[in-house]
Amino acid sequence: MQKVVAVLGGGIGGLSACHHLSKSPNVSKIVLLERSGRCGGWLSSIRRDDGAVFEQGPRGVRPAGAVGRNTLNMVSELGLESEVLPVPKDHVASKNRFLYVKGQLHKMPSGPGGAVRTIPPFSRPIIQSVLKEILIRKGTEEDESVHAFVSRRLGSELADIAIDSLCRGVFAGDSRQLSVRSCFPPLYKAEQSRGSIVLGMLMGSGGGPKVVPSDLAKRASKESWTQWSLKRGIQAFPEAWEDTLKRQERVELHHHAKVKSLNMNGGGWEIKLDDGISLKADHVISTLPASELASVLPPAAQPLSEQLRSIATVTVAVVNLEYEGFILPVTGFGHLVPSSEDPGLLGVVYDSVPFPQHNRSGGLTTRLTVMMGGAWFEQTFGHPDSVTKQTLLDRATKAVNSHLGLNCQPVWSCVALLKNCIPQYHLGHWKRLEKMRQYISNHNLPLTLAGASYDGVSVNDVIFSGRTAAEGLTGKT
Ligand SMILES: Cc1cc2nc3c(=O)[nH]c(=O)nc-3n(C[C@H](O)[C@H](O)[C@H](O)COP(=O)(O)OP(=O)(O)OC[C@H]3O[C@@H](n4cnc5c(N)ncnc54)[C@H](O)[C@@H]3O)c2cc1C
Ligand SMILES: C=Cc1c2[nH]c(c1C)Cc1[nH]c(c(CCC(=O)O)c1C)Cc1[nH]c(c(C)c1CCC(=O)O)Cc1[nH]c(c(C)c1C=C)C2
Repeated sequence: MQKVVAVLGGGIGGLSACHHLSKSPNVSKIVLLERSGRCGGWLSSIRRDDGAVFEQGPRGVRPAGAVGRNTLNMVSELGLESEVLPVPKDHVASKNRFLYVKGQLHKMPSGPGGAVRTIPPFSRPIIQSVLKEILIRKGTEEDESVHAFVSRRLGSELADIAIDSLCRGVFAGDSRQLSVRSCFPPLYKAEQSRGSIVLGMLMGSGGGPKVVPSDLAKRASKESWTQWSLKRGIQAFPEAWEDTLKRQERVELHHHAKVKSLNMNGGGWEIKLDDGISLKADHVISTLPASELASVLPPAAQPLSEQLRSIATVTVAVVNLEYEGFILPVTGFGHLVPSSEDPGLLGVVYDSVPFPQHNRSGGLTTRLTVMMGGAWFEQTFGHPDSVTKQTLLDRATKAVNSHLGLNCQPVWSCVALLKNCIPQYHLGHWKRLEKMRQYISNHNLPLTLAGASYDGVSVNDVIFSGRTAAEGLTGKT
């Protein structure tokens, strides 16, 4: 029997689910329900009339691995090849990343040369920790915080500085709370299968999905790209996706369609929207943030809602700044700030280094993005509803001047408060996922969970989760 499938949420997870459902002959209708006036979710680019582009959410996507290839295959399918802005491996933005420690910028060690020398802020060569790591016994816990795992295997200095910063630069989160098993599965699997991160990386830990590369994905691998964006900004990706889906006969795309409640109806769902309209579907793929899904599920699904609510999120303040001229004392991707240095200031991205094409046309400018808050938002700024944009702007411009040793003011700025934008996979996240999926299966709920709340927060992971959800329902196409 052909099914009517409702996809909740029009972020990239929802768009991906719709796309793969639309390829199946077993689906008669796909209804995408998006609360806001556009699709794309956190993918949001500001395009100024003078040609400048500023990213409020993701700015670069990694091409590596099966999930990276899958995204590039989609870029090809949507006809966006000529729009791609690649950053190759030998680009300065790929080679240089910095840490701001004890009031100074330090280039993160990279390559074999960087591993054998003592490079501040570290007190000994990284190779020493790496060689010792091979001899450390395998842990016995089912899960561990990222910080505890790295302290145990590589020492507390790397955990306190490098890993603490990495968790802030990916999850805007606290490495002491985040789960290694869920946030960095390759590290966890390497220890499980080979007894060591180093051996796991050298020998491989097995498995992983297979994705046949498109010509674009082959080019990315041949030219060793480390990340890519699009000429009109990353938002051009969901825009092209939405345009393509709109042309499909079986796809109905609804903006301003906030899902208010889900109730079981026969073997399927009755979905009520905020504006009073209701519709029926045989199956629901939810790409809503977990706590939002919890708030629309029926009271009978309370055990599931409880688990969904326990997946926390953090709020990030994103401040885009534009300066006249080239003002940076160093060039590279940007710098991260460990929580011991300044908990509320996560890092600064030097956007005009990887993507100078996004500078305004004519004239030399520097574009930076300051990211603040995350797991430290409330302790730094108080409640997100009571902080002013001016406070955030002042904090960001002050940090830029002090970290980069400058004394200048931006000629343009934009402050965005992204409330609850990044899910946090805290200790035991894998167990919560197992319980939720078991509940859905035991109760025969026609419901699939996809999107950033569950199996990876990166653009690539989320797109792949939408595909997996669709194919799990319809079979591979
Ligand atoms: C500041 C920032 C920087 C990032 N940088 C990177 C990066 O450099 N690289 C990278 O790979 N990833 C990055 N990410 C992560 C990535 O962008 C996100 O994880 C991803 O976009 C999430 O997609 P999603 O579809 O799961 O969710 P969302 O984008 O949250 O989409 C969910 C959609 O559901 C809608 N919705 C919510 N409630 C309802 C409702 N009741 N009814 C109907 N619709 C509803 C929302 O309006 C939204 O459009 C970044 C994220 C942020 C916030
Ligand atoms: C300072 C805060 C943040 C910066 N970017 C993000 C935050 C919260 C969000 C983010 N960044 C990346 C991802 C995707 C991860 C993936 O698996 O693809 C997300 C959700 C990419 C990324 N950024 C940095 C690293 C080390 C990574 C991981 C992948 C990679 O190695 O490229 C570092 C980094 N992020 C930010 C800065 C200032 C910075 C380092 C200099 C901003």
